[in-house]
Amino acid sequence: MLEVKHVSKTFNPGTVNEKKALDDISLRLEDGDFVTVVGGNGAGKSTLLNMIAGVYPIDCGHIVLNDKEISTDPEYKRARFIGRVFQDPLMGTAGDMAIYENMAMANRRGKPRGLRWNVTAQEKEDFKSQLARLGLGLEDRLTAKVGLLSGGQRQALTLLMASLQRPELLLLDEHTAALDPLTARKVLELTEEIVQEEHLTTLMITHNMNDAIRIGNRLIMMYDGKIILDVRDEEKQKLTVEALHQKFREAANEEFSDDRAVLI
Ligand SMILES: Nc1ncnc2c1ncn2[C@@H]1O[C@H](COP(=O)(O)OP(=O)(O)OP(=O)(O)O)[C@@H](O)[C@H]1O
Repeated sequence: MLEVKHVSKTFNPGTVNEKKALDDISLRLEDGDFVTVVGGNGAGKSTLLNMIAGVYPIDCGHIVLNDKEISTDPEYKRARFIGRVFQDPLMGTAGDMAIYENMAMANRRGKPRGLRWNVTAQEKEDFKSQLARLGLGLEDRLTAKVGLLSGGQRQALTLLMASLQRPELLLLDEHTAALDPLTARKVLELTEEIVQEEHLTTLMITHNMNDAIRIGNRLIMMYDGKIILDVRDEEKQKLTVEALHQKFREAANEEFSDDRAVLI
C-alpha cells in the first residue's frame, strides 16, 4: 500500500521561477491498484512520481510504502523496492553492457555489490525464458550490448528488469510515448500482463486518454499540482474520452475565471 499524505513541492522558491508543482497532494493506493495518471503539460504528474521515487526531497507531508515512511530515504534506497520505467528508452539500462549483465544487475538489486558479476548458467537460462515472453527474439541475444537494441526492445527489457525482483511499487512515466504505435501497443500489453501476473501496485502516466481509460482499475487526473479527478472500477469503465476532456476544460476554465477576477 502506498500513502502520499499532504505532499507539496515548490521548485525554485523565492525566485521569479518559483513553481508550485505539487499542491497538498494526498493519495492512497491499495495493493494491486493499477492507476493511470493523466493531465495536461506541467500538471505535476512526473513530479509526483519523482517525489515518490526520491529524485527530489518533498517540502512537506509524508510518503509511506507498506507501512514504512520513505519520505527521507535517498533515491538509491527506494530503488530497491520501487521499479521505474521512463519515457526515454536510454534510461533504466546500461547501453554498453550486455543484455544478461543488465538483467543480472536488476536481479541483484539491493544485494551486496560483490555478488554482482558472478552470473550462473542457471541464471542465464532464467533470463532467457524471461526474455522469450517479450516475443522480440532477445532470448537469443543474451550477450548483445543493450545499446544495439531498438527503442522498443530496450523499453521492453527495462520493463522486464523493473519487475524481475518483484517491486513493491512500479512507476511508469509515459514509458511508451517515444515508441512507434505498434511497439507501444506491444509494450503496453506486456505491462498489463506483468502487472496482472505479479499483482503489482502501479502508477502509469499517459497522455493517451483511451489507454488511460482502458488500462488499470483506477484513473486520476491532475491539474496545476492537484488531483482533480479520482475514479475507479465501474465508474472508470464508464468514462469516455469526451468526459475526460470536459473535466479538463472545467478545471482550466475555473482557473481562467479566477485570473479574470484578479485582473478586473
Ligand atoms: N526540476 C525542476 N526544476 C524546476 N521546475 C520543475 C522541475 N521539474 C518540474 N518542474 C516544473 O513543475 C511543473 C510540473 O512539471 P511536471 O514535469 O511534473 O509536469 P507533467 O504533468 O509531468 O507535465 P508533462 O505532461 O509536460 O510531462 C512544471 O511547471 C515544471 O516546469
